[in-house]
Amino acid sequence: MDRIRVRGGVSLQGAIQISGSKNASLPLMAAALLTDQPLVLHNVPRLADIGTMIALLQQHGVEVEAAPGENGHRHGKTLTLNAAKITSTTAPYDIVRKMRASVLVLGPLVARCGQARVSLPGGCAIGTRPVDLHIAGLQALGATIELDGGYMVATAPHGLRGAKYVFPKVSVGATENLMMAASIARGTTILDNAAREPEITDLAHCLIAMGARIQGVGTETLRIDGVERLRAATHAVIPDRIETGTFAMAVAMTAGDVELVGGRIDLLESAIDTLRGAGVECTPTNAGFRVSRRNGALHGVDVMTEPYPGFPTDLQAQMMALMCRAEGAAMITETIFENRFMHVPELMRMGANINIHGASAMVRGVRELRGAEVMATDLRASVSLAIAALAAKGDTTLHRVYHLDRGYERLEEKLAACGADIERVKG
Ligand SMILES: CC(=O)N[C@H]1[C@@H](OP(=O)(O)OP(=O)(O)OC[C@H]2O[C@@H](n3ccc(=O)[nH]c3=O)[C@H](O)[C@@H]2O)O[C@H](CO)[C@@H](O)[C@@H]1O
Ligand SMILES: C=C(OP(=O)(O)O)C(=O)O
Repeated sequence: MDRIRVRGGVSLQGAIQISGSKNASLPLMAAALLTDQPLVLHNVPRLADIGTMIALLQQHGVEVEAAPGENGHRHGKTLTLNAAKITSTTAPYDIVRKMRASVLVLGPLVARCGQARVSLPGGCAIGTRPVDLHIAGLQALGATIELDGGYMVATAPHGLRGAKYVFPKVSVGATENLMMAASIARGTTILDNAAREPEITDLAHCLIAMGARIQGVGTETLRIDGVERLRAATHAVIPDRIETGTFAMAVAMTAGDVELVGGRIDLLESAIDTLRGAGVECTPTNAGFRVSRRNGALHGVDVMTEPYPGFPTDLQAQMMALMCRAEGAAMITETIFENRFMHVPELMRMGANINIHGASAMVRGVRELRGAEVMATDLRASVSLAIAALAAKGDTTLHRVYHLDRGYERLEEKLAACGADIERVKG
């Protein structure tokens, strides 16, 4: 297994190109199942999860062509997805267990084919991650869903019909599944207490380009008037706001000065406000925005993760790494997932001072972090350790970087281009 070695102490300088969003690309790719016409996606990031979704769609019979980036999205990849013929409505366990977002094929398959057999995804390091809201929402649209041998077996022989569904709790994936299914259901669907993440807005914009009729985009109440069929469309994936926030925190950690090209402050305002409160400057530029902390003090700031537009849970681990070197203390509270502090013991092995109290972690800044052998446990924990390593004294070796490769495109290359002493050690 590959490892990443980092020698800390370099202040990052220069520019980093932000890739397309993983969490927007995955539902957008699943949306191809809704139509027999081609869907062209620009600016798709080159990530392990994208490869997994391509494999999943191909075994459903979707033709997927990948071309170098074009139309100004030279760094991304252009995918052409064509679900003219769906040859299987089964999403097998051996693929689904690798990536929870596989569950996003459930709604489109039931809506398009009247049936689907999708493996339960199972949990992951950060939590049990149930899919009960996906199931309840599709049942509200008229699907019958039973559990059989670890699979969700869904049928809707007469197709789905519009309905009102109020989410008992905010769920990004369930909102995406239901919005896609409702787009070709008969009649009108109202989704209340829907998630409002920018990736959902991006999916809605793509569905509308495909001919879907969706109102209330960006709000917690979505109205979807189902249409007979969707048409071909071309869509450019939004920049990855979590990658953007991750690199902003890496730059702040090293008292650097870097332009995040393609980064959009408007997609992560809560995180940017938090960084500014900690003493990090974020200044819009023509190409994105510039992050700098020229030796100014880093202040401890409290963070509580919340559904959008609150502070993103996917940036919690990275912010914790940053706060390990702040002056003062920071109380970091994780309200979305029940086990998203796996990075804490590894950060403490690097000299961090962190105390966990239930869903909160009290971080007290220390004068120095020290390099160590550390192990990645999940996607965002892994990059949190990389951020800590950039400011640590001495060498850090990060193990199990396959977690990192799920959600970051060429991380070590992007950081090395800004001066970081970092390399991937093939294993
Ligand atoms: C591919 C993708 O876009 N992944 C993101 C998506 O994950 P995902 O869509 O899985 O996250 P959800 O918003 O659904 O989960 C939020 C909370 O709701 C719970 N829940 C979810 C579904 C359900 O049926 N029942 C239930 O109880 C989850 O366990 C979690 O505690 O949103 C998360 C929260 O912003 C992000 O951290 C993930 O990066
Ligand atoms: C939790 C994440 O992704 P996933 O939902 O695919 O596990 C993430 O992107 O931080």
